Amino acid sequence: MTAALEVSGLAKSYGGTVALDGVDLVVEAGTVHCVLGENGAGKSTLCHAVAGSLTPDAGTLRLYGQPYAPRRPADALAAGVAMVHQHFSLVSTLTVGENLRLLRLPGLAARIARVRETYGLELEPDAVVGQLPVGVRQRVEIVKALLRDPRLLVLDEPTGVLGPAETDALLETCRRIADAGHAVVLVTHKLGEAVRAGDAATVLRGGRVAGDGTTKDLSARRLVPLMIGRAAGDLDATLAGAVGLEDPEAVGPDAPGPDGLDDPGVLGLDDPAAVGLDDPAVVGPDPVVPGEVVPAAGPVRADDARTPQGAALRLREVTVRRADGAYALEDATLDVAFGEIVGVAGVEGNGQSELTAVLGGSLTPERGRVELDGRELTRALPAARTRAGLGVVPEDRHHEGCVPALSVAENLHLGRLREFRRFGVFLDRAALGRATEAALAEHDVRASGPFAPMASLSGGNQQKVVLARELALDPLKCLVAAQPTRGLDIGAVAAVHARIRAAAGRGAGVLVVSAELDELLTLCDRVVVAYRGRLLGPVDPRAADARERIGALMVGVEGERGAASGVGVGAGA
Ligand SMILES: Nc1ncnc2c1ncn2[C@@H]1O[C@H](COP(=O)(O)OP(=O)(O)OP(=O)(O)O)[C@@H](O)[C@H]1O
Repeated sequence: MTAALEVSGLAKSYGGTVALDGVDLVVEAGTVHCVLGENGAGKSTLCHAVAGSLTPDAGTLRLYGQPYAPRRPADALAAGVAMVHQHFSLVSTLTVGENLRLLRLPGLAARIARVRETYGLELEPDAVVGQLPVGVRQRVEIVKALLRDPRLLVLDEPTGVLGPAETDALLETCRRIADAGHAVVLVTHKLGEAVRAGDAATVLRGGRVAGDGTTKDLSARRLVPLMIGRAAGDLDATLAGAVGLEDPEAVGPDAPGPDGLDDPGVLGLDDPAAVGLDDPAVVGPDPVVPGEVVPAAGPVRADDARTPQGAALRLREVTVRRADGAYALEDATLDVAFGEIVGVAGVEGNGQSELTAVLGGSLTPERGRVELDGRELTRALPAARTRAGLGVVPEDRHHEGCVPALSVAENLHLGRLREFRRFGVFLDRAALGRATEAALAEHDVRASGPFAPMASLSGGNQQKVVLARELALDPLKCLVAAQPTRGLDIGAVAAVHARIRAAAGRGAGVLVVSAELDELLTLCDRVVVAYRGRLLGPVDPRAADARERIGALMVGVEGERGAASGVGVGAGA
């Protein structure tokens, strides 16, 4: 085999933070090579070094046998290396077509047609990027990279924002690139994906290689200890779903692995309490009751001692139209009771993005009403919603949920900094620093300090900061969380689920919008389905046929019946 990419002794530090510490990696031509590891392990840093967007402190790269030392992304592109970043790089006020024209590629129309034919990736050239759901934006980013016909494609966690069908399409795209003799580096938190789509995998831990090999030899069973510090057989349904392994028993032989793969302590996650894995609410899967009737109002799951009551959040006939006049949300009606966790499932682009934007206050509906604890907030500014007790984790947290140029402390206390002012004027930095350090420790956020710039955190750690901020609202009457565990490593997923349950346990209503059906089935008391701007259902996640029913609603099979009966209204209605 020819090596498409050879990485030797790659090192990179940021001040006192070691991001990469002597990484060796070989990506063979004709393969998909997965890079795995917990949040902050160095995966993005490795990708950026390969794609020329950062210069390593030490180490060498070779590309198809030739010395390769890109100093800027243009060098990488000229050498045939394209990267899809974790954070979007599209201009949101421009259309898809305008964004692609910015690339100034010769024969653009023919290239677009070739990518569409080869990979089946469709685009809407006239759609304004900022109005597209993140999954569609991600597709544009991928097309943008493919238009250059790269011989090495680097994908930094591309599937986090995609639904199952789009993920399958992307993995198929990776396969085709590899089959054409090129190579793909794929960063993912999903072991299922790595095993399904990857030929080889490298696990990073604290900037070093913790283990590597072909996925055939490694198998998910042996990768799991590297990721979570315990064996695949111990993986419960929640965690199996979180990493894309529905059946941990079916993922390969349980043979000893190379490079310390069988040492559960190798990832430092052998303390379940450290990542919230000791919480019985998280670890125990819910009993499935065959043939159970879906209740009109949502009872809590059997594993929680919660009593949902009243309406924390009330949506009535919320209607939003897109620029072309089509309904993005049509008469969306839903109640979330205090102490209840309601999920919104659906194929991306069926109104979920608009729903979160309406609740966050960045989009005003054409008609309809939003109430929090009986108080109307339909047109309230985001800050007023925060003061009223509505926490919102937006879909695109990098652009909407945080301010990368500000410090972690400021991001964590956005809108609440006045609590740290003395005499209403001077900022008490020491108190702010202490409060931030406590929150970072509680939420296991890896940052070099409380005043580190938000931009210096890894993607998953930024996500944890946004969640920590919204969960800390006092009072927190309702939490709206879009894709709350996107980009988080498996330990962090479990911890976030535990925190969401705890918030509901303290009486907050929770609305979770997620592309991960497993997440919704595990976490929620009721699941509604966004379909063409309507909220259909609800479905009881404990019912034996919950998955099938949600699937049917997602593709509109049961849609008209659900919409006509208005059963989008739930507890407290
Ligand atoms: N610009 C920067 N300044 C300072 N520290 C940085 C910078 N970029 C990354 N780091 C640090 O380097 C380490 C590795 O980060 P990196 O983004 O590569 O992790 P990752 O494995 O991609 O994580 P995630 O899964 O959360 O995306 C982290 O400790 C991060 O805080």
